[in-house]
Amino acid sequence: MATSWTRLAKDPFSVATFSSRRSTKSQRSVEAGCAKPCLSDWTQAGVSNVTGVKLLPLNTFLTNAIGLRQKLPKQSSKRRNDVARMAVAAPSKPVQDVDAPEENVLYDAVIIGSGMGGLVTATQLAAKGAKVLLLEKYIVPGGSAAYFEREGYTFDVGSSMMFGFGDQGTTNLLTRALAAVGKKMETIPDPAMVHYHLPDGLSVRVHRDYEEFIAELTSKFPHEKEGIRKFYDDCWKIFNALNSLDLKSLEEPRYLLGEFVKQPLACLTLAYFLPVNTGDVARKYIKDETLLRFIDIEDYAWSTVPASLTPMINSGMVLCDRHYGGVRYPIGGVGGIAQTLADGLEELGGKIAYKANVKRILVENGQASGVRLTDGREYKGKTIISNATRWDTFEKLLEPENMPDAEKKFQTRYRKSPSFLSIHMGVRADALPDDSDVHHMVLEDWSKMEESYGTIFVSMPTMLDKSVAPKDRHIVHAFTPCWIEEWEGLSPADYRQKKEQVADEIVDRLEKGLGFKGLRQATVFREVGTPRTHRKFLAREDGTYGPVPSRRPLGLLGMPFNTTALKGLYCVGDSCFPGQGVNAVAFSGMACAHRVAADIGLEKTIPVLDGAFNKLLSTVRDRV
Ligand SMILES: NC(=O)c1ccc[n+]([C@@H]2O[C@H](COP(=O)([O-])OP(=O)(O)OC[C@H]3O[C@@H](n4cnc5c(N)ncnc54)[C@H](O)[C@@H]3O)[C@@H](O)[C@H]2O)c1
Ligand SMILES: CC(C)=CCC/C(C)=C/C=C/C(C)=C/C=C/C(C)=C/C=C/C=C(C)/C=C/C=C(C)/C=C/C=C(\C)CCC=C(C)C
Repeated sequence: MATSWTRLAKDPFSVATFSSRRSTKSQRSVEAGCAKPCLSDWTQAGVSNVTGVKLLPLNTFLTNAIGLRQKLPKQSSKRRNDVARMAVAAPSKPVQDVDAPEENVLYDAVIIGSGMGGLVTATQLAAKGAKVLLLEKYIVPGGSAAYFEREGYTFDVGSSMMFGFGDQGTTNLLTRALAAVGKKMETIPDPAMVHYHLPDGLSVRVHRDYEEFIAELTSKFPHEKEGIRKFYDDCWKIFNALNSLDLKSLEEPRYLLGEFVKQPLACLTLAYFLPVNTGDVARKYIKDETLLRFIDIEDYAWSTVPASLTPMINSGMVLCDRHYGGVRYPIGGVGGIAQTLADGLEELGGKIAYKANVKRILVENGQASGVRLTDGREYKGKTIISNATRWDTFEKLLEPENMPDAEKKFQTRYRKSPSFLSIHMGVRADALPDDSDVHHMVLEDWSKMEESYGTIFVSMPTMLDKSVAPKDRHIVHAFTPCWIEEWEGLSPADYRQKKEQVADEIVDRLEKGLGFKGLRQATVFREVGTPRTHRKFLAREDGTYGPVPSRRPLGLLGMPFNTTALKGLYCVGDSCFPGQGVNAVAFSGMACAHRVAADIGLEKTIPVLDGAFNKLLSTVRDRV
């Protein structure tokens, strides 16, 4: 695919060459079966960004400077040279983007973070004509859905399972987000969403074809034929309702009323399911305890909580989009989505600044009015939109003592989900069956599903797209939930040793669970990330995957929307309605852009109704 994204990913000087020397050493060490440096060595070395270059050996520092220089988007070669010179000349100071956005401009929206939530908000607003500035702390866009390169591999930082890429209906939010900036990506359909390898030899493949999946599941639980059909039929009711609406902000009454008039049945269906949890629906139709556990893992696979804590609306989206046509892999890797959106944003006149670490949200007269970066630069906006988690936004970017009551309430209702241990492997292709599924989940003991390292998730994107690895190699990305506490307080040597030990144990389990005998032997590249890595590079408190309910929720009803109690401040991303997932945060981005556009006069609204409706909405939701 000849997009600028694939060229970027293949650029030999791109950011991943940062550690190409390290990787060569890593490869030798893997072959020798010993500990090796990895992503999180940066964390170990205390190198937070280029500010810390004085801590690095000169050769590494120069490689970094070149890598950064090549990665800054759309710069003239003079400017790139300037950046590299600045980096070399003043290593103890932050390297500033010499083409930095102007400080004395009033933007319509200043957006903190270029995760998929931030990017979709930015592109939607730019497409509506808003003057947008997107500030990203890291050096590439995408956050949890970004990429990194090593030795010819393009690794997806997070999962490689992308929903929302269908070409019909309205729930194909990634397709639509790209189209809003005049872009389209080539994608390959996943033939199966996932292959589950569960206790007592229970093996279930979630075929793309719905009837094939239902037939396979029914063959394992013939006595629950009716219950299975009824449960998944309820999911379809939700999906079909969502897929008929124009998906925008539920905080904007003019739009909401319009949808109720156009699609009353769909809206009433969604209103009915809004406070419902998946576990309750499953228990209504299904009695078999093992099948109920299967429904649990169907949700846990993407929500990291069992069905009793997963909103039914989200299950409707995920458990149907996979059969409807939405689960597809973008050729060249997941990171291409963010890069393509970022290109589109710039083409529409929006600005993105990388290495722009927001330290403070500025408040004037009780209203968010701008941001200050760690290097002192300040940017003003009519609206400020945070794509950082709510914990980071309200405890770090704002003074925690000024935390609004609504946020205190959020923190009692929702807690941080665990983070992940991620093992990115390059594996000799002859060691894996050619017809393996792309995604697998391995669980040996039901009672351990939610424990650290209990469930192993595996994605092998090269089963679909060989362009992301060197010839005759596969990517095997194994990841498993775990908590940051287990990785704190270790010496650098202990930290490395623990990573390798835990990774070896996971690989051994995969050899058994997936029948991939010799996986460890066939691994020619391996790099392990921990919750500390996620905290560091994704700027997410404790490396969390996102918020999960701390007690039984009322479905999605308690999940905050995009506006906040601080005037002018909006949140977007997975700590907003409807939660985790690229397609979910894409919805959050579209909703946020719609609400912001209405507030700055770029979208029609009914001001009298607006205030009253939102007051009523927050009163109802406060009581949930
Ligand atoms: N298969 C999938 O659906 C899949 C795959 C990968 C990721 N994901 C999802 O993506 C979701 C996360 O998306 P998101 O949009 O909420 O956010 P994100 O965490 O991915 O991105 C947030 C961005 O904000 C930046 N940032 C944070 N604090 C900052 C600061 N102070 N200054 C400047 N930049 C700052 C970070 O560097 C990051 O790039 C997760 O829920 C995860 O489930 C899903
Ligand atoms: C008044 C009011 C408020 C209301 C009324 C009623 C109505 C109208 C309503 C409406 C609603 C709506 C619109 C809603 C919406 C929703 C949505 C969009 C949702 C979405 C969702 C999504 C999701 C959740 C997704 C997710 C995904 C994910 C997370 C994924 C992940 C993955 C992974 C992790 C991977 C795995 C792997 C393996 C297994 C290997």
